[in-house]
Amino acid sequence: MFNSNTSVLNDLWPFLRLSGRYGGRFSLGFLLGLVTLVSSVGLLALSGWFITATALAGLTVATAQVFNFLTPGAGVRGFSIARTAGRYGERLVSHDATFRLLAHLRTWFFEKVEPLAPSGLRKYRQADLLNRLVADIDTLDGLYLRLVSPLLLAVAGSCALVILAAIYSGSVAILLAIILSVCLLVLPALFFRLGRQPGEDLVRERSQLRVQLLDYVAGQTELQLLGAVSRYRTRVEQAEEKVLTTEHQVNRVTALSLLLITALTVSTVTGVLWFGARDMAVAGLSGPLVVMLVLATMAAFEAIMPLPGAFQMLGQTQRAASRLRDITEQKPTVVFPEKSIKGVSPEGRVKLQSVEFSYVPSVPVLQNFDLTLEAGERVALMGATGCGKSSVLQLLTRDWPLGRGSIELDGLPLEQFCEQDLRSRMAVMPQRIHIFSASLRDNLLLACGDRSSEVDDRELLKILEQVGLDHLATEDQLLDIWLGSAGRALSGGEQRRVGLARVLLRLRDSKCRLVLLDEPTEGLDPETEKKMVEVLEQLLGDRTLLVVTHRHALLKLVQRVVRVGN
Ligand SMILES: Nc1ncnc2c1ncn2[C@@H]1O[C@H](COP(=O)(O)OP(=O)(O)OP(=O)(O)O)[C@@H](O)[C@H]1O
Repeated sequence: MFNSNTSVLNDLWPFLRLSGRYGGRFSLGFLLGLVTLVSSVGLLALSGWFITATALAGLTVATAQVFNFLTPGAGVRGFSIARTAGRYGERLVSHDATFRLLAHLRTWFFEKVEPLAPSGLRKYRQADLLNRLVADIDTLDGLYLRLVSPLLLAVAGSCALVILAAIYSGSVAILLAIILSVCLLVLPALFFRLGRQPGEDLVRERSQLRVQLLDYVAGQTELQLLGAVSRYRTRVEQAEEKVLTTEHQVNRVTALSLLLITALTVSTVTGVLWFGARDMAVAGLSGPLVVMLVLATMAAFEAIMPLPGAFQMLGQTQRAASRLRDITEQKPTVVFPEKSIKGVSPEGRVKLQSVEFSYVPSVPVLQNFDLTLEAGERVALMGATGCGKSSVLQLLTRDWPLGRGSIELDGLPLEQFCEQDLRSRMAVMPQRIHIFSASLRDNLLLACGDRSSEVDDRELLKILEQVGLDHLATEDQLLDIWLGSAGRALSGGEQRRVGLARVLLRLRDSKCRLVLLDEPTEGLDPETEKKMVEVLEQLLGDRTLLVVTHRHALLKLVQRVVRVGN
């Protein structure tokens, strides 16, 4: 039990600490919750006392004439207004704080994930990452709203009820103190135990279902062509079945908690009535006060009621927190300094010496690899499929950490450049071009970074014409045409030309002296390829070029060829 408590705390602590940022709002939410609870108890207790006392006062004319109706009436109105206003304010403030916290958590998580890409994220599937970013962070919204706040309110409500009872009846106060202590100590521990395993399973199984569902939807074309739709659908249905079975278990625990809490409320109220009635006979406690204590107890149990559910959910919350920590506590394999160690002017000189590299230990990709490019030199990397050509470019962009050897740019080790400085010196066209679900304009302008406002539509249209993509800018929509998953689909060749257009836009920056192209004309017909080579020839000027290619047409651009591998 001790171990499981420390692991719960370990997993939740970073998130509790982050919520400290909104401590003021959460404290105000708690205070308003307290006002609501006190008003609820006050309303029910005073109403009970008032109705009973009024009925008793009405038995004789003399007592009816002296009975003060006004003050308790005003109290009932006051409590009911305070309860409504308190509840409204509490919901407003605590939900606002929770949404702010969730937004902050998502940015925080994204900032932690970003430096890990791509090497640190290799073992996670995209759908799994998305699931952590959305569903797991959503699960954490229960941490304050369903756990911390109800627990504090239950403790505060229980203390207040025992103090109120102690003013009028010692025996009722002792009874309440015993039952409420048991509720506060036993119920959370019991329902944490009962809910932990199904809760953890549910988070894991829901994540697996989402991953499989996404695979099933994204791979529909292949599945249909290969006749594997029904096999994949069966896998998705099996994953769904598991989720439903676990949800059933969770619901059974919830039902048990409701049964238990209702039974506890009824027996406590009966106990208060019994001890109150005894005090009426023995200690002269008045009837209206007994009714007041009974109704106050019923109202105070409203604060106890959410506790079993909250602790039942703790397993899910802890599992979600631990899945997030899994990623956020990883150290990035590639770290950039805050600032470049030394300022050197961009020339585009590159030197790789005795480079060793592997993605997976014991499977070397590059061994003792050397390559030198003088400023303005143009070199093609060639070699058999899988020999490591793209890996050379990925080492130059620092997507992956270098194993052994050294890589220098403009005479300085690559590790001494801050990320912004390094990126600004290079124009890169990767092997796979990602088309964002955005307008054609935005898909191009992302190559310009902070300087995108300096590029107007005329210039973009000219670049589109140069790479042979001017047909995309239709007459009615021009550059507003939507691309990506929800827009116009692009052929493989068109996607490569979008990549080339981005490179040409990068070349507007005079600091950009090194051009790295990974199979830039793959998938283009010979005519278009020839045109691309001419455009590149025209725009490269005296910049350094390192191009990975299997195509002979591109060799016109370069001065020498370096072969990778044997
Ligand atoms: N992220 C990765 N994780 C593990 N192995 C990888 C990864 N990326 C590439 N590899 C492997 O490393 C080797 C070199 O890959 P690389 O992409 O550099 O080859 P290439 O010469 O550019 O191939 P191609 O001509 O087919 O593009 C290949 O065997 C490839 O399967």
